[in-house]
Amino acid sequence: MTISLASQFHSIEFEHVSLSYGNRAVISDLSFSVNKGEIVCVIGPSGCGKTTALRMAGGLVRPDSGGVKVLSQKLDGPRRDVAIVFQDYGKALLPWRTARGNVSLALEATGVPVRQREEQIMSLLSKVGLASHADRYPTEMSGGMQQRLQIARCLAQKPDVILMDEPFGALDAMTRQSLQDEMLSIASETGATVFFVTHDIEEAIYLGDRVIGLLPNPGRIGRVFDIPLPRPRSQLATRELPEFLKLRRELFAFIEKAER
Ligand SMILES: Nc1ncnc2c1ncn2[C@@H]1O[C@H](COP(=O)(O)OP(=O)(O)OP(=O)(O)O)[C@@H](O)[C@H]1O
Repeated sequence: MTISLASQFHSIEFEHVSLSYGNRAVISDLSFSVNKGEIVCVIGPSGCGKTTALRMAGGLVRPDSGGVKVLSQKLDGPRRDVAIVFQDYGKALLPWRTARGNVSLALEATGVPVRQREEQIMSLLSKVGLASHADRYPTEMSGGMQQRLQIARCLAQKPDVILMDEPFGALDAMTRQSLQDEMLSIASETGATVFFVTHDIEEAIYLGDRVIGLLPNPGRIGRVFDIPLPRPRSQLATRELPEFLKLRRELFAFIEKAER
């Protein structure tokens, strides 16, 4: 297999990807790459193909033409080193398993021996602030806690790439901000590449190294925004920076135009 020099630095590569459902073009000639360890957010009007692009990166949807590579390999289905966090944590978690049991499932799937599981479960639950809730069932937890649990379960896969589809969209503003910060510290600790779909302009700027703005009908790249804001980011200080406010205006104008 030949691996180009450029692709050694990329975790995700879309090369001229197109997809139609019936005779409706949903994605057209989409090309971009996400560097290793980078956080790239995707934003765009409803129906522009954000979720479809994320599902393609997860090997859940195949393009009609063009190719998707993950970690320099052509994708032909889901991979263990690529984890997906969905918005709908209620459906993603198993209600008959406790927090411990839900995380354990991912370890069982990767063949971690029973003796090592407990230690890893507790370490993952601690990472997302749920150590004292290990024996609770998902229905006994708040939305924010359930989403933390889904993130812990995703981390159990030790993913190189984390795909997040509006993971905090259903949460209240305070919980959302605290999970954004947890996600940033996990990404910096693990070095994972993050591909993050959101409707929220400020969330995209706050989290991203770059923001890809998609245009609809069919889904294609409108503009890529570099986000040169310093890290670590802070909910108060970062959001008050003149550069943050400038980017917010630019992204707002982009979305407003894209929706017309
Ligand atoms: N399985 C499918 N069959 C037919 N059409 C589909 C299917 N999945 C998605 N679509 C259509 O493809 C387009 C893109 O959908 P997608 O969910 O990727 O958009 P999105 O940008 O994530 O939207 P939203 O912001 O509303 O979540 C939409 O018009 C949607 O109706």
